[in-house]
Amino acid sequence: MRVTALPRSVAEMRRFHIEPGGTLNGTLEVPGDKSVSHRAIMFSAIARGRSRITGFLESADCLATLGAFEVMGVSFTRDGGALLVDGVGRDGLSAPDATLDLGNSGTSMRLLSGLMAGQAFDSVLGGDASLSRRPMARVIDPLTEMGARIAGSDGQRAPLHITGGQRLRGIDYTPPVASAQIKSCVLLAGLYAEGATTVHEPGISRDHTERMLGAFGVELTREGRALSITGGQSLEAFDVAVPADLSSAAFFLVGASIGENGELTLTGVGVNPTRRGVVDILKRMGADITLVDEREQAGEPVADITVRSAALRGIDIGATDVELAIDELPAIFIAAACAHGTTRLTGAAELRVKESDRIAVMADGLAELGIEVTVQDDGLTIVGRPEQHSFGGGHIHSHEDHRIAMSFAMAGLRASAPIVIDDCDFVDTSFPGFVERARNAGLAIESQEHDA
Ligand SMILES: O=C(O)C1=C[C@@H](OP(=O)(O)O)[C@@H](O)[C@H](O)C1
Ligand SMILES: C=C(OP(=O)(O)O)C(=O)O
Repeated sequence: MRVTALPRSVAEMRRFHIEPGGTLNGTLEVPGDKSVSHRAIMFSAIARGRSRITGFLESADCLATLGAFEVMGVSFTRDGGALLVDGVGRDGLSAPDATLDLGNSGTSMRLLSGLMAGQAFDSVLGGDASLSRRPMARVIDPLTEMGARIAGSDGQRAPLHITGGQRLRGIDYTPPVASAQIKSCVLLAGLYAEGATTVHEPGISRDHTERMLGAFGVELTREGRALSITGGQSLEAFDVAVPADLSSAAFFLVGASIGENGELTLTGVGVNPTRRGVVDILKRMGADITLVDEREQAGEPVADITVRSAALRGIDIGATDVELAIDELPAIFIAAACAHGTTRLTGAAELRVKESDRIAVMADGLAELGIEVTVQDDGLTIVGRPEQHSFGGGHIHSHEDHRIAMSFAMAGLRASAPIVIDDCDFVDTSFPGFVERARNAGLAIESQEHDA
């Protein structure tokens, strides 16, 4: 299988041009969940036997994970819309002959660092400029405590050089922040460690790793906020049906809420309680959102979601909301800018270390479109403009961050003039086909080539 190239050189980036107005209507299926797709590839690759993945997200981030395992000798085959993975077993990966290029993907790098720490061979994990700026001490520190040999540039950035063949020992670890990536990294290293490894979660983080490791036959125990895994366990093949990604659906939940006379149904969306904060936050703001036909799909809760236009109001968003909606906050800021009253966000310092500094970049973009916004270290305050044209037109820099680009695209629905968004190639890291789906639903969006 060909691994799709990562976003093109900055010399020929795409930009979005959005004409003002419009409304979102109809029925829409967003692509597969990114977090679940990464884990489906990783766990099926180290399981014994053939797994079948349906609904796999063919985005640059997930293809980077897939590409890393291809380089380590795992074979992937297409079967209609499904992906067949011939797992090589927990100790069956082969040594990569080059740096594993994880592109823009924090999830790939942090989860793989735990897995690679337990292998018999050396590996180097690298990525693009954004990934090379992101903090990696949060995985280097616990892995080192387990006996791994892992070195980052400046001690805390990618590329990560991992020396294989170390004896890992189980640890009791409390991460400095609530993070599914740190938790998953330590649990995956724990699979290769002597004895038990326990992660004490300082807050809520998405639990896809725990759910899916269980489905692949690994025994994990949870007591309150403590999760334990015993080393030496094997994974058995499992068929994963990946739900549609709530983080991608979030742009449409906001768009349909703020546009006039919108009514949109998003089908088969993952609504895992550890990450469905966007639904609850938007509802608290007055959004008209209904979950229909709630069901379970391969161990993950799924529902169809119907959303209709509604008058929104500003609210306070605190640390627990942030944990449950970390990736959806940029979209929520667009909703807040259209709301009656002020929205105050606190406890969101983690937003500053994502693909971009999402507090600073969103604040700059909102100000460019005429919104009054004040920035704090761990959050921001947005004064809503509930009138028909909440936003003026303007030029937005996405800072090569997919979620920034897609969030501001939705602002077009309530703008008085066109909005242009630069550097949108990175939308393909999580949501290939965004432009077509947004246009079919009613957003007047074009994707254009431009010289950076
Ligand atoms: O584990 C995952 O799949 C993810 C965890 C989150 O990061 P943190 O764990 O760093 O909060 C989230 O922001 C990211 O998009 C995906
Ligand atoms: C933060 C994100 O992803 P990652 O950490 O995997 O780069 C995201 O998708 O918003």
